[in-house]
Amino acid sequence: MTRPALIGDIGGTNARLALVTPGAVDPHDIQSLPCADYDGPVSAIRDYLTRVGAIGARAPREACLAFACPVHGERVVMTNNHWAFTKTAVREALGLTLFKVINDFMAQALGVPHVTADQLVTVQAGEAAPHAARLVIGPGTGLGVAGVFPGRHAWIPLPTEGGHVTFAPTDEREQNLLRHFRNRYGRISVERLLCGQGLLDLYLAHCSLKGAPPRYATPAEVTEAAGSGDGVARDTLLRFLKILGDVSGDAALTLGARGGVYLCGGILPRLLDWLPESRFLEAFAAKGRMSAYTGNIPVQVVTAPWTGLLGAAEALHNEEVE
Ligand SMILES: Nc1ncnc2c1ncn2[C@@H]1O[C@H](COP(=O)(O)OP(=O)(O)OP(=O)(O)O)[C@@H](O)[C@H]1O
Repeated sequence: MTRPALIGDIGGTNARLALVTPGAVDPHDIQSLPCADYDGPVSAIRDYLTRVGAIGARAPREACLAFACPVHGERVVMTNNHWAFTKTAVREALGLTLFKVINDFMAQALGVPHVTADQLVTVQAGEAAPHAARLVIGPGTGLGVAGVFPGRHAWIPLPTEGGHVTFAPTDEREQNLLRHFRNRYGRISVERLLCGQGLLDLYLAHCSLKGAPPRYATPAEVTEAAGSGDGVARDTLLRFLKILGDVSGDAALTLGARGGVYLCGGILPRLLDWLPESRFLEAFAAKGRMSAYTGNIPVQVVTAPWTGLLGAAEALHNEEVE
């Protein structure tokens, strides 16, 4: 009997765990466990393995886990929950012979080449250059930006800190927004605006600029209110998508992402109906002399719920990933 390998995509709130046949990327026995219920990855994984019967002769000897925090050191401390561990302790406790720990956005990037066409929604058709880099960009709790490049033997991930580049306004409204945020925070990164909290902050800034009393307190409420015809919430959402278009186009230029742009993360699949109405594509392509270049790059929204697990499975035996 072949032992399955263990893969995981672990965020601040949930640990998504699954098994995979070594060499394959399709996860099975997927379960999402609340991180708050466990004192760390070992107890969560032991519970998971018992639940799915992957114990004894079926206990995994290989694992790749993606975490939503920096992972280069031996000691990993999660940013948004109480988990902290050393890689050696996890490897030994689980009896693993191969153990890889990667960042969760690296997992998103490595998962993108394995997402099937029915889980992609086309925003701009364009023409993909098969040997060029692909850009993976995703507003969620933060703004992840990464590349993935088709190497000769394996997909090569290109992690970046592109969420932290400086916000560049392109019209008067954005000049006013920049002034508003600069008074509060000083320098403004694009992540400050393009994440869940950023959507809410953009809404509050719009209220302040328009002299309207704020009525909503979470990003989801802003989205819902925009759908019910609230003018300020609607302007906020359309502006969020327009700025995402600017930033995605800039990142595509920087990376040379003629292989395609993939919009991922938890927020975009909820805004699919708003994309055509927004100026996302206009902003994505409006790059002066390079407008024909960006205008020809395929842009798609990734709606696959387990992209990070696909990426962890890809990373397990990918020699480009340590
Ligand atoms: N309907 C919505 N509209 C806009 N933003 C939303 C909506 N629902 C949730 N959000 C925001 O999306 C963000 C979470 O994004 P996402 O689902 O990508 O999580 P994540 O960054 O992958 O974290 P984790 O891995 O812990 O789940 C939060 O800031 C949340 O407030």
